[in-house]
Amino acid sequence: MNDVNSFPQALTIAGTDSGGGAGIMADMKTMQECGVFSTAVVVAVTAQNTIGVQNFQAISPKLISEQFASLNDDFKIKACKTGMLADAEHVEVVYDNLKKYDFGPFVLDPVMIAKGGSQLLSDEGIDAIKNKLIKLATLVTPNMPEAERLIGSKIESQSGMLVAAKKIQDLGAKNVLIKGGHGDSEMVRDVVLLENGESFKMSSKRVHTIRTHGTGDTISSAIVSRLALGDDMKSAILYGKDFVEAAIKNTIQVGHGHGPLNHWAYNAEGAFDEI
Ligand SMILES: Nc1ncnc2c1ncn2[C@@H]1O[C@H](COP(=O)(O)OP(=O)(O)O)[C@@H](O)[C@H]1O
Ligand SMILES: Cc1ncc(COP(=O)(O)O)c(N)n1
Repeated sequence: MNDVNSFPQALTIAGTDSGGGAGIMADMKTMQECGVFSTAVVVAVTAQNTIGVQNFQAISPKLISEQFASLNDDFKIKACKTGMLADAEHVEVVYDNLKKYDFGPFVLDPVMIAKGGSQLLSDEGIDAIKNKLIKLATLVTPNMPEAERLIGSKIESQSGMLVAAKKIQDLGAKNVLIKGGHGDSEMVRDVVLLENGESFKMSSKRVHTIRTHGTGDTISSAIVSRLALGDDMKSAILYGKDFVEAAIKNTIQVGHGHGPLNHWAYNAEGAFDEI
């Protein structure tokens, strides 16, 4: 008999972005381009564009659990990620469901504040991630401000990034990727600490653009996709970096503010030169 679930499937558990550039929309576009079937548990709905987040409302915990159950009843999820989780109550319900179901390796993107400055996770929600959800994470992917918030101190240097990664690993995540997109240095440097103690950095030239909406969602979704396809963690992270770099470099002109990335670019580099 044919295995009805042989096609690779991944899951994003996050908030929507009506502007299409971040959150679940960025996740699903990325997964599509990476060749996996994408599914979604909606935790919150935002009224958002490239200029900012105008409003958001979280979904009831009951309906969130029902979405998890629907997926579990019908799909074979090979890897999953979280993004915007709104507040502590929602972090808790996601934790309970991830404990209940086996959805494969779990990438925790601890989304706290949008590029436009809006807070997408309450302080209590941050504590719930730090004290609870992070313990389930196969990989956690904070940006610099998020990493500083998780360890409770400033990160001043690149060696400081590795020390921070170790502290974050000590919170319970198996693997850690600290993303270095924030700031204005000529080179962008991300630092990775793997479960086996191996560490490495990923450097690239900074693209001077404000069109960086959804960079974190995109790299974590590319990583999840590769994990769903069976890659080991290091290969999946290296792929994610290449994917997001192409998506940032090949700018598309959409919106008046922090514009979205080009999710086609990795598979079609060169095709956007004339646009
Ligand atoms: N201007 C940029 N030029 C090149 N790479 C970038 C730029 N901004 C972010 N990145 C890369 O995008 C990925 C996401 O990083 P970051 O923007 O720090 O995350 P977040 O969206 O969570 O704040 C990282 O791999 C980072 O190095
Ligand atoms: C629903 C949702 N999830 C995540 C982000 C973070 O993305 P960014 O930091 O690029 O604004 C966002 N703005 N909206």
